[in-house]
Amino acid sequence: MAERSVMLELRSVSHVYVGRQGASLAVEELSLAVGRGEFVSLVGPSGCGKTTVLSLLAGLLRPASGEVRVGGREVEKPSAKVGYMLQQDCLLPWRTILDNAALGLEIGGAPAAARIEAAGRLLAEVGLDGTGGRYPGELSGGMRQRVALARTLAPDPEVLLLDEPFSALDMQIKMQLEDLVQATLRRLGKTAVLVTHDLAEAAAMSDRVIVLAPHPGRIRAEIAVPPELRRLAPTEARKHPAFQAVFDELWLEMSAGEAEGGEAG
Ligand SMILES: Nc1ncnc2c1ncn2[C@@H]1O[C@H](COP(=O)(O)OP(=O)(O)OP(=O)(O)O)[C@@H](O)[C@H]1O
Repeated sequence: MAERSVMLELRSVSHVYVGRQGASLAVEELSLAVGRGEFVSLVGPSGCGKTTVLSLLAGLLRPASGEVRVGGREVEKPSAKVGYMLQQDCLLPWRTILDNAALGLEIGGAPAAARIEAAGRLLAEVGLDGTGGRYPGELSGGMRQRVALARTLAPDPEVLLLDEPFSALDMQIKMQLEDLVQATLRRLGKTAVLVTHDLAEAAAMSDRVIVLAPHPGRIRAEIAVPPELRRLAPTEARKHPAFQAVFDELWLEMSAGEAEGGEAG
């Protein structure tokens, strides 16, 4: 991290949800910096505030106190600089794959020719050349998630927020997509924050893993993945002798956090 410029920053951020049951403190005094081009994962027991942190970074929520910065500027609302990818692909069934991939550009007002060029290029980038004329219902879950990746990348965001994008997929497809996403984001120099419940996925994909503890959400531990793993594709990293130690450290921190009381689920 030291040699990179800071791309994402939370400075003493707290967030309070106000509902029928009253106010609840979801994250408290959380500070975190993510370097440009860095891949950071957030793990932690259910309810520790992982999605809240992504929503704050995306400008979907404003903090009760503290500051959220992207590219050195305070986040006040969602922007095209930050792309968001979810577990559900959210493809529109009546639009072709090309038109789905171009959706963000269309909403952003890009001219038709530029939309088609960028969406086609990104479909090729994610290994879906030749599928642009098909419809989401004709594609497998893994292919649909590749389209979602192309759609997220098409407006050329500097940052990608990934909220469990692989968790609905079979193991083999999930591992193929982990490789594809990591390689694509590296090649394009994107900064990424991944939320996952899968500790092996976090260890295999990330430069750094942040373990959150619940009630209220706060940072419990920060684990740097050693360079010999970071150089590898996730499927290869999982086989490396250094992998188990990272996994074990994450497991220990997670278990200690859960013992402090996460929500069921
Ligand atoms: N809209 C909301 N209104 C009230 N409370 C909320 C709301 N969204 C989240 N919370 C509460 O804030 C805390 C953090 O929630 P968040 O969804 O960020 O956790 P998480 O770590 O992403 O959980 P999970 O792993 O289950 O997705 C939890 O206690 C949750 O119940």
